[in-house]
Amino acid sequence: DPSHHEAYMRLALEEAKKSPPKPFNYCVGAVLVDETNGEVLATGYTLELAGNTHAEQCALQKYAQAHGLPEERVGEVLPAQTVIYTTMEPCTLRLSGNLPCVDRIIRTRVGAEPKVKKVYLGVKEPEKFVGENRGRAKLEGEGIECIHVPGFEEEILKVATAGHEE
Ligand SMILES: Nc1nc(=O)c(N)c(NC[C@H](O)[C@H](O)[C@H](O)COP(=O)(O)O)[nH]1
Ligand SMILES: [Zn+2]
Repeated sequence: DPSHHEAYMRLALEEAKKSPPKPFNYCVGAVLVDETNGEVLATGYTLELAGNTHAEQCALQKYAQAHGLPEERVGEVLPAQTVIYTTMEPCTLRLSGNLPCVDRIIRTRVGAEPKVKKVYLGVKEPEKFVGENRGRAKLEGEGIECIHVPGFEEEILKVATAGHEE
């Protein structure tokens, strides 16, 4: 039901609006959802948590911490049908050199399957900082479906680049 996807992407966009605008990254919002029952597991926005954190990273870290675990072990407690809605596609390379979100999503794997099964994204990453983001190919290669939720592109990019020079 596409209207559900739009509701979750709208929620992710509301989260992105909370992010402090910066010139060298994007203001992004993310929502972790249990697709079996529609429950929102966690939300996140760029720089929400201490350190140079990304939206997807914050959502994963908050859910892990709510279960007494560090972010790298979040796969142990995520529901089997977890999906993530993110206003901008997960990064595969970061100027800071921090672990990209594609890798954080892939490492939710427990056994054969990643726990995050699908990534719903509002826009592809512009090629401003790191050239073409080939994250979707990497995720699909790991069996993680990437689905574009259309209709929010203009608003997402306006929020994402709020801190950039005109
Ligand atoms: N999907 C996504 N979620 C975010 O929360 C965020 N900030 C970006 N931004 C991607 C951009 O490529 C990196 O922000 C720059 O490459 C700078 O890298 P750092 O963020 O300093 O590690 N992308
Ligand atoms: Zn990222």
